[in-house]
Amino acid sequence: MSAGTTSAVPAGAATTGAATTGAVATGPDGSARAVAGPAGRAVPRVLAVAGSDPSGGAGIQADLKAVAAADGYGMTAITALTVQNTRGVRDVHVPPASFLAAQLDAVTDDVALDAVKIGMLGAPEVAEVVGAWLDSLPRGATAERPAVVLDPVMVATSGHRLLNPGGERAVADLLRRADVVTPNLPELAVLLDEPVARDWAGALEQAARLARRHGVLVVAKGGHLDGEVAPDALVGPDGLLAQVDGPRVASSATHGTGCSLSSGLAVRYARSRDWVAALRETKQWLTRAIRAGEALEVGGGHGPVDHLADVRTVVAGSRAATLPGRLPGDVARRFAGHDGSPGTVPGTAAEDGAALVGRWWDEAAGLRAQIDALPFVRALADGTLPEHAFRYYLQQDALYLREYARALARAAELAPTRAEQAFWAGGAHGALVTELDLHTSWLGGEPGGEARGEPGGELPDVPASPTTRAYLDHLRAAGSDYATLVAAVLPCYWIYQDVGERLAAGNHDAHPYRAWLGTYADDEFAAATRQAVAVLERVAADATGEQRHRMAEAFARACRHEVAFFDQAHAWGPAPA
Ligand SMILES: Nc1ncnc2c1ncn2[C@@H]1O[C@H](COP(=O)(O)OP(=O)(O)O)[C@@H](O)[C@H]1O
Ligand SMILES: Cc1ncc(COP(=O)(O)OP(=O)(O)O)c(N)n1
Repeated sequence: MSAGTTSAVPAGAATTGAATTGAVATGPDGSARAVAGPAGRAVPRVLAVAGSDPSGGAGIQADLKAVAAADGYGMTAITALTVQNTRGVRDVHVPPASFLAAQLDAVTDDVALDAVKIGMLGAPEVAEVVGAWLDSLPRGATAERPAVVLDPVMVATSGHRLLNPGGERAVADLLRRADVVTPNLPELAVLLDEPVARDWAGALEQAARLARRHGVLVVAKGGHLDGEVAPDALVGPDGLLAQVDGPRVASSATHGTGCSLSSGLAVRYARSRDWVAALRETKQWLTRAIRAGEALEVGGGHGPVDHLADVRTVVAGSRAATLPGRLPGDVARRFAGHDGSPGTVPGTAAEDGAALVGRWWDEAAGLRAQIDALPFVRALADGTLPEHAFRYYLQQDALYLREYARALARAAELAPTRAEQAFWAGGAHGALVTELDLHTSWLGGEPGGEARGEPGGELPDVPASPTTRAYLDHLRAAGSDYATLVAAVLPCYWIYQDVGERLAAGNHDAHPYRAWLGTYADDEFAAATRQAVAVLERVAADATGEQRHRMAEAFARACRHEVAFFDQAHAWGPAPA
């Protein structure tokens, strides 16, 4: 087998993880293996070829969850059935390899694949079927060829074999057909027939040797080492391409981390066509998922990671806002009929509008207190917020503002009076120009110092997070009902102004975010917020009982989204390498 080579990897990529677009590793069959290339599908179609774990933490169950968490469409071809739980593997059953071949054919006959993740194979004959199937796929770096990520599963952390003796050779034979292989340290050693690496430097050397030998990109994983940092790295035949560090989380919820990493990587690569970016994003997501895993309370051994931790924050917010008990309570009681249907509202219009909106605000007091207590807000207040978390917040806020401006423009379109139309149109313009300029100029400069970037710059080239998207979905769902829309857009004004007031009050000359906190003390924004509240009161006063019910819900939900939005940067994990 001829050794692969890399070319065009820019200097510095190894340590920064940046700017690897265009880099290519060449496989032994001469096919190009792009480190980065043109972007792929928004929702990649990903097939996991792996074994089943009935306890749901590893295997195809983990793969499907990891694919869903990365916003892909997941499919499975099942290689083996295990009898296992979080404490260990009790038994393994490998169905006839011909049955796997039939599954692979059924999927491939019908569905175009953007990526394939291969996990537990169980037996040499199964690996051979997978090899033959991979050979039948289109070759070369064509749009039709799915990216192939191979996780060479051999032994579970519990020590139980997940590959029959003799299967190692067959798995090694798949390496040349994969784009990326993700062995843990014992698997890396088996594939090289060497002792297990005892430190990170040794792991990187072994990964480079494996990459050279098989002309494949290797993800070296530091999960089995000790220390405060759990590093991963993308390694090519010429050595390190990029290292992605993350904190080592002290947790028992690490069952299935290897399966989850490889599946998440496959989806993100299929979308971005950039292995370094895909590894960085997957690692950050996995760190959050490990952190959240123990709270699931699944099993008494090594529990699963919480693949859907990011989504859960948002879903919990939405669910809480729709539960009658968690709705602004008086609102729900006052305006709902005995059967729970919206009723009619007594009282004079003008007074009721202000009282109603005041009540909604009071009912959200708990959420506002939650925002004040968030690690992100506390760290921004006392100046200990890491710069990458602040940048992340700014990026997501910029993406949010662009769409928020559309919601305000829609409110302008629906406004019944010229005054309200002008107010919302002005708000849309302010969000799109003044606010976004502020963000793009800060993103171009040093968050701790002064804004230095170019105003009028483009939006950050990062995807909107699930949290940001969920908030924007909520604004879109308010649709064409003016009353609901006004209630949905209001918390962004009001809560931002409210939190900002306290942040600005704690500002001082030596504060590292002094200049940014200064922007919160803006009289004009405070005046705009008062005006927006007055519009909401006016609309609430004129609304029917049913509309008020919807408004209360839209307002409460938006408040929940505000909490999740402020929280997301802090939960976003380690600084990019
Ligand atoms: N305690 C931990 N904290 C943070 N990341 C971890 C931890 N344990 C494993 N990981 C990460 O999980 C992924 C899988 O790593 P590893 O445990 O080495 O593989 P496997 O699950 O295949 O044995 C890697 O990204 C690794 O860095
Ligand atoms: C069915 C199945 N496939 C793979 C594994 C191994 O999972 P992995 O993420 O590599 O690591 P551990 O869960 O063993 O730590 C499995 N257990 N079951």
